[in-house]
Amino acid sequence: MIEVNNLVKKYGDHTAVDHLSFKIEKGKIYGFLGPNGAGKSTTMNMITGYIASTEGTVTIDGHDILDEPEEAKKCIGYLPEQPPLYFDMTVLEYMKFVADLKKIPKDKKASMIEEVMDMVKISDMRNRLIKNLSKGYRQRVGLAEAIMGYPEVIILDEPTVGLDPKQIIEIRTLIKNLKKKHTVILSSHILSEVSAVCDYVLIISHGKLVASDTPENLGKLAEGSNTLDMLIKGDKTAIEQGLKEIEGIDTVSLKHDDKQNLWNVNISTEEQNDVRESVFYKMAQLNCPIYEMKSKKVSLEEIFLELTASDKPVSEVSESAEEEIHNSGDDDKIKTEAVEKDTQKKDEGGKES
Ligand SMILES: Nc1ncnc2c1ncn2[C@@H]1O[C@H](COP(=O)(O)OP(=O)(O)OP(=O)(O)O)[C@@H](O)[C@H]1O
Repeated sequence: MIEVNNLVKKYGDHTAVDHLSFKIEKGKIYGFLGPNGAGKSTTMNMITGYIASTEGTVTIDGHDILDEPEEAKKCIGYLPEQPPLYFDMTVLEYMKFVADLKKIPKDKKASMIEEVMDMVKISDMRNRLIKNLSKGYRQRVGLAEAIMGYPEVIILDEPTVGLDPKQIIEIRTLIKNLKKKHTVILSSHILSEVSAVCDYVLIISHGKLVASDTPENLGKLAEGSNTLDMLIKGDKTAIEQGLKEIEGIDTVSLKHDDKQNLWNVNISTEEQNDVRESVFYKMAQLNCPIYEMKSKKVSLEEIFLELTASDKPVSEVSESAEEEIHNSGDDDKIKTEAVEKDTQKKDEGGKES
């Protein structure tokens, strides 16, 4: 349906989108997930032909967006982050204007306008000037514009930004219903949003694709590992060796806590492996007292933060699995190896690019 190949966008020296490649299949909801400035809007603007790419191609239903813009754009409805609405028009006037722009045949125009207004629940506002609408209703008008003509692909840039919780639920339900007839791509910086709505998630960081999978698999990734943070007294090599002998431990990392003269030890395990007792007896056997032990589940949020904290794509990150990165929020360092190993596993299984 849509093929994005090695897409690059540079603004001067700054690379906003860095060799992105992926495929979008029919009839699914795809989510672009990434922190602010990750390159989501820039990517969407290139897919929809709003801006030209520096390098790479976008093909929609076999039509290159730059070589055959008219053919390619016919397949797309786009809701940009800030919908370009005419504030001095009423909702109905604007819908008629959009229908004309999209060359909806005269005999279908009135019924399609009614249908679309009904879908996004703006029929009651038909005679209200757009400038007098609330943010939520303006967003719906923008959505109606994207849906008008029932294009095969509907692209929505941060569709729920600035809406209240009730409006967010309504818009999400509407997006889910669109899936019946359309392919939907939406962007968001909110993890729970894409998990709730999307069939497939593409995580973007610093303009690069760092992971892509179903929310279920990303969820499994989060469920797949536990960490144990400990403070242990004793010889570094003895502690390290002892822990490595315990079955079920994937990674071990040690950092000296100079203040307490103890080792700050972090280990990761598969979720089903509870190694706390084994660690206790092993350290007792080695005369290395444990001062503190905290068991922690890696959350999906943490994985998202880790993936987007690094400016390397997963493939590169995996190569440097020994690297340690800061766990957000505290000074503990956690090994990314388990996460990366899982990401790699998942990447091999489900990556579309
Ligand atoms: N016209 C422009 N000129 C220069 N830099 C730009 C331009 N547009 C975007 N950028 C930069 O490109 C990067 C990606 O921006 P983009 O808007 O695509 O990110 P985003 O993921 O959509 O973020 P947000 O969620 O905040 O909208 C940012 O660093 C941004 O500052």
